[in-house]
Amino acid sequence: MTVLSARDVDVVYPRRGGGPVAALRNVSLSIDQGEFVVAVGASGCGKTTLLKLFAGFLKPTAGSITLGGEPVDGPGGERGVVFQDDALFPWLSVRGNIEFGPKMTGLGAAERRARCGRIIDLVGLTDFADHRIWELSGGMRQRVGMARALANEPSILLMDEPLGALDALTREKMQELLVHLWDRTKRSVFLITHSVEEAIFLATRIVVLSPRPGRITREFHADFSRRLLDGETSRTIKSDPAFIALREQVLSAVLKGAEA
Ligand SMILES: Nc1ncnc2c1ncn2[C@@H]1O[C@H](COP(=O)(O)OP(=O)(O)OP(=O)(O)O)[C@@H](O)[C@H]1O
Repeated sequence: MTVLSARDVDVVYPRRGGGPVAALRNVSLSIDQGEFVVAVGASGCGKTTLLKLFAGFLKPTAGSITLGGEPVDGPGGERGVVFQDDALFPWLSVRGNIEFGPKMTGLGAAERRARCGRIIDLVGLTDFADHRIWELSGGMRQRVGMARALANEPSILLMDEPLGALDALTREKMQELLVHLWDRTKRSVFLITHSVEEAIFLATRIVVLSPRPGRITREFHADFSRRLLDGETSRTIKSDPAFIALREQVLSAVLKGAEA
């Protein structure tokens, strides 16, 4: 079943003092229930633009975006959004940040507590639930961002470079957490990354965009995250010849697109 879909989408940004910028051209992408779709491509190829369309922050110049078959008319709680520099509320605790969304939608206090408690547990922040945001490391903050996005029980998570600012070790731990979150919550995911290795590790499907105007030039299927869930370590998976071969294929598709 398709959760979120872009059909024949064009985005042209008007630009003050210059010509219009064609950011996306004729992009069609459907994300099915339970899929983990990762978009890669050179800087400026329109990845964030596509995510903003899905989130409802932006309207396409042509084409359509649908959620569960209905036209997307703006942002909504069925789509949880996570950015690299998440704007958490520094004056609230971890729990306060995560409960904020459900509180705004009118969920009762007891149910809110219970739901958010489960999510806090899922992202491994139980011991930090009453900490303030400024007391947390970068990785922990991103965990709060993910928990906050999950708190409204969205059908899909939209993530723009969520791990981009983290050091290598924390990043790998967070990749593992993402795979487990995806498996445990059974949500669909659309994620943008600059790291081809990260894309292959996380994704069930990788889409490659070419730059300006962005078009989807290649798609690849992967299932390396299944091996993590089956108990293999990230290191073993990432050094497997099959993983390295796919990494080279995707990388060359990205580079080819960038030259086009
Ligand atoms: N609000 C805007 N007004 C004008 N041009 C814009 C606007 N937002 C994005 N663009 C341009 O549209 C193109 C696509 O931008 P977008 O941010 O979607 O790319 P991206 O692939 O996410 O880039 P990056 O990987 O560097 O984050 C770029 O050339 C960018 O400069």
